[in-house]
Amino acid sequence: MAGNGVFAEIIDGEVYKYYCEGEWRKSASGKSVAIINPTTRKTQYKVQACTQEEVNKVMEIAKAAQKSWAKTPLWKRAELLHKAAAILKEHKAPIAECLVKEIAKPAKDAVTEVVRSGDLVSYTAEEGVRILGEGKFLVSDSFPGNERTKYCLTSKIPLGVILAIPPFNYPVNLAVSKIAPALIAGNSLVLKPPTQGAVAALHMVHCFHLAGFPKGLISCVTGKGSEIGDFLTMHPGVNCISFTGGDTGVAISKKAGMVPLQMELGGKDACIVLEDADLDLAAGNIVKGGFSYSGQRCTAVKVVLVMESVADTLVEKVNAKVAKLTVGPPEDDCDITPVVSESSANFIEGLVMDAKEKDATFCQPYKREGNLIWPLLLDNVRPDMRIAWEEPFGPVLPVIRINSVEEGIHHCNASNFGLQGCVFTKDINKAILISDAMETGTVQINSAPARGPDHFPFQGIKDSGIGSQGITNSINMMTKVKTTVINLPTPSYTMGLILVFGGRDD
Ligand SMILES: NC(=O)C1=CN([C@@H]2O[C@H](COP(=O)(O)OP(=O)(O)OC[C@H]3O[C@@H](n4cnc5c(N)ncnc54)[C@H](OP(=O)(O)O)[C@@H]3O)[C@@H](O)[C@H]2O)C=CC1
Ligand SMILES: O=C(O)[C@H](O)COP(=O)(O)O
Repeated sequence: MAGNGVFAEIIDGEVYKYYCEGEWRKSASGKSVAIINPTTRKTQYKVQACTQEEVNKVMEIAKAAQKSWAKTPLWKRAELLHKAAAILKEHKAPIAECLVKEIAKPAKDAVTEVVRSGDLVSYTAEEGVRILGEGKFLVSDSFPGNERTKYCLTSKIPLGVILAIPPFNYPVNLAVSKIAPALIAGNSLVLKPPTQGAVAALHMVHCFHLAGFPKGLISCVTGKGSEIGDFLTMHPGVNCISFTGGDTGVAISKKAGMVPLQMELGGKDACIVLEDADLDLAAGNIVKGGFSYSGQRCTAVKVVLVMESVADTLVEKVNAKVAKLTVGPPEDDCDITPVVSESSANFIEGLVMDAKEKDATFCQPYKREGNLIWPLLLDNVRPDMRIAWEEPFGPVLPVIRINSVEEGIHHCNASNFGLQGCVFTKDINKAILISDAMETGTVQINSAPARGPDHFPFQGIKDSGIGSQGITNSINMMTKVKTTVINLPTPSYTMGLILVFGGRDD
C-alpha cells in the first residue's frame, strides 16, 4: 500500500515529506499542498509546500554531490540505475495505486507506466555505458591550410545540476525519462514533480533512495508550480532544464538563463485519412489514439482530417468503437476515467460548447458528471471552431472533412503545434510525401502517434518543443562536448617518417 512498508518513512502523519540530502524531511513552511482525487474530488494526499530556502539548500547540495558523482565509474553508475529499476518494478503496486488515486489513470495502465519506467531506467543505464564510453579523435589536416600537427580528442562531460519538471499525465515515466539520462551522464538531479502525481513521484524517488545513490545526488522538492516554479527555473544553480508540460514551457524558455533546455510541450496531432486507407485500421487507431487515458496524452490524436469520400464510413466505424468504450472509475480499469481536475473538465466543456454553437455534428450526446466526461466525436468541425486548433486534453475528438490531401496538410501545418501526426493510406509513396510535408517532429504511417518505444527520438517543433527526447538523445542532451587538443611540433603520420628523431621514410 502507498505510504506503507518500505515507504513508511516518506510520510509524516498525513503529509508526504520532500527529499533532500538523502533524507525525507518536513518543510519549515509548515504548509502543505492538497492533491485532489479526480474521481472523488476530495483531498487524497498532501505534500510539503517547500520554501525558497529549501530550494536553495537542495541546489547547494546537488552541486556538491555532482562533483564526486562525475568521478564515479560509468559501470558503477549503471549498476545503481539497474538496482533502482528493479526496486521500482518490485514496488509497482503501491506506485500504481497512487497513479490511480492522484491522476485517475486506469488501473492496468498505471501498472504499465511503472514497469515501462523500470525498463526505461535499465535501458538508459546500458545505452549510457555504450555511448558515454566513446569519444572522437580528429586530425587537423582535413581542414584546408592545416598540417597533421593537431590531434583533437573529444569526450562527453556532464552539465552539472539538471532540473526535471514532468507533467501530471506520466508523473513517474516522464520523471525517470529525465532522471536516468541525467544520472548516467554524471549529473545530479533536482525533481519538481507535478502536484497531481507528486505522491507517485515521491514513491519512485524512494526506490532510487533504496538503491543507495549518494546523498544529495537526487532531490525532490514539492509545491505548486505557480509558487515555486519560477524560483526553480531561474535559479542560478541550475545547469539544464528538462521540462514536459503545456504552455508553461514556453514561458519558462523565455525566463530561463543561458542553460540548455529540453522542452516537450503540447500538441494537436493530426490524423490524415486518405481514400485508399484501411478504414478499420484507421478507426481502431483513431479510437486508441484519441481516447486512451481519456485523451490526456500529448501524443493523442487530436484532430482527424478525413477525405470526404470516405468520411461517412470512417465516422461510422469510429462511432461503433466509441460505443464500446467503458466509462467510470480508474479502479475498475475503465477506458474513460475522470479528467485530472475540475478546471480541465471546464476547459474541455468550453471547447464542446463553442463547437455546439457553431453547429458541429455531435455523434454522441455530451455528458459530464463531475470530472468525468463521456467520449465524444464531433463531426463536420470547421476551422472557425476552437476545437479545430486547441488541445482539449480530454475525451473529445474533432473530425474535419477535407477535399484534398493539400487541404489536410495545410490544416496540420497551420497549427502552432508540431509534435506528431499520422497518415493512413496503402500507398507508401504518398505516405512518404505527406510525411515530408507535415511540419511535425514525427509522422507515423498507418498507426496512431506515440512516444514509445522509449529509445526512439521524440521531439516537437514550433510550440511543441525544443530539442529531442528519447533515451539516446536525452543522454546526449544532458552532456557537453569537451575537447583536448594535442599540438605536435611537426606533422605526424601513422606508419610514416619519424622526422623528429631523424628516421628514414622507406
Ligand atoms: N510533449 C510532451 O511530451 C507532453 C506534453 N504535455 C502537455 O502538458 C500539458 C498538460 O500537462 P500539465 O501537467 O497540466 O502541464 P503544465 O504545463 O501545467 O505543468 C507541467 C509541470 O510544470 C509545473 N509548473 C507549473 N507552473 C510552473 C512554473 N511557473 N514554473 C515551473 N514549473 C511549473 C507543474 O507543476 P504543478 O503541477 O505543481 O502546477 C508541472 O509539474 C498539455 O498541454 C500537454 O500537451 C504533457 C505530456 C507530454
Ligand atoms: O506525456 C505524453 O503524453 C507522452 O509523452 C506520450 O507518451 P505515450 O505516447 O507513450 O502515451
